[in-house]
Amino acid sequence: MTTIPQKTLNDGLQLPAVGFGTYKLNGASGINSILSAIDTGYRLLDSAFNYENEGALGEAVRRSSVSREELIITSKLPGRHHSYDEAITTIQESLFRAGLDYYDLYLIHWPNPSKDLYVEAWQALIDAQKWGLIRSIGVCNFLPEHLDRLIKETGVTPSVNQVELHPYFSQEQQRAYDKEHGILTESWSPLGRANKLLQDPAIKKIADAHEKSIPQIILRWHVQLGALPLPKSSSPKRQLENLSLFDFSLSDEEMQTIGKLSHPHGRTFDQDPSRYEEF
Ligand SMILES: NC(=O)C1=CN([C@@H]2O[C@H](COP(=O)(O)OP(=O)(O)OC[C@H]3O[C@@H](n4cnc5c(N)ncnc54)[C@H](OP(=O)(O)O)[C@@H]3O)[C@@H](O)[C@H]2O)C=CC1
Ligand SMILES: O=C(O)C(=O)[C@@H](O)[C@H](O)C(=O)CO
Repeated sequence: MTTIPQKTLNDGLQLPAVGFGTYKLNGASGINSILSAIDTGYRLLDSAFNYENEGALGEAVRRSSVSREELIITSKLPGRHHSYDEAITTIQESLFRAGLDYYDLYLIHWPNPSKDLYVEAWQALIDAQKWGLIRSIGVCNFLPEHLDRLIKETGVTPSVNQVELHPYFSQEQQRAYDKEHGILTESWSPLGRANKLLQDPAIKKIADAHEKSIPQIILRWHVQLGALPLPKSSSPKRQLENLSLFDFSLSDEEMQTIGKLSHPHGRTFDQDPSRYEEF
């Protein structure tokens, strides 16, 4: 089985350098896909209250021969429950749905700035961590202005910021902010949700030179950037492919070639968190 290097968060929790995305993996087939991911060697599993698969995830964990303690299980607080009391109840409900006693990582899913309740939601995560419901707390889709407020108003810096990140939207400034503040950047849609990125000719050329696939080159690029990719796949074959990243490396020149593919309008679904909100 592939050995995955570890990364250490600002609160000491260790995460494997690649995780497994579970958006759209639901029901019995979702359980099978998540089970196969665990069997393949994934130890970091990324879910959310809004994916409606915390139950499937918990069931896969119970059916797996890997112990609960070896897994890093993530879920996320939806935008409609940012007020303090609702956030606490939702974290509890997330645990009940999964049948777990604790999450390793729990994230605010979107800042939803027009509602202006994300600091209240953050206070709920801080308290839930103190009560032992969550080991590590972080956010998704937070811009520097949102992170500045969390840190200034609560004194607690998130451990993780999970953002859209792939070669067409490389998040150079956000990654620099996160690094400066000791926040680990996780990459969502690291493969651009299998859009035209997977046919990109510049990446294909690099893939051919290494005798690797385009997804492997893209995921290796994430790892070398210092970001933690969360590729989703329903297929055991592609799950293994996406984890097999540690027997080769990209040169500085190859990293730069891929970096140059990024552009300001490169988001897959135009989800700019300063105006896009999810509930
Ligand atoms: N915090 C947030 O706001 C968000 C978080 N996320 C998280 O990030 C995870 C990953 O992002 P997601 O949007 O799912 O997209 P990904 O970039 O991971 O792409 C998933 C798609 O790529 C295909 N795929 C995966 N591996 C390969 C491969 N090796 N070759 C060819 N095709 C492949 C999958 O198909 P198949 O399954 O058939 O293999 C699927 O269609 C999510 O599952 C979720 O956990 C995602 C969006 C937003
Ligand atoms: O997958 C996630 O975490 C999301 O936030 C999704 O809702 C994603 O943004 C999406 O697919 C919206 O169409």
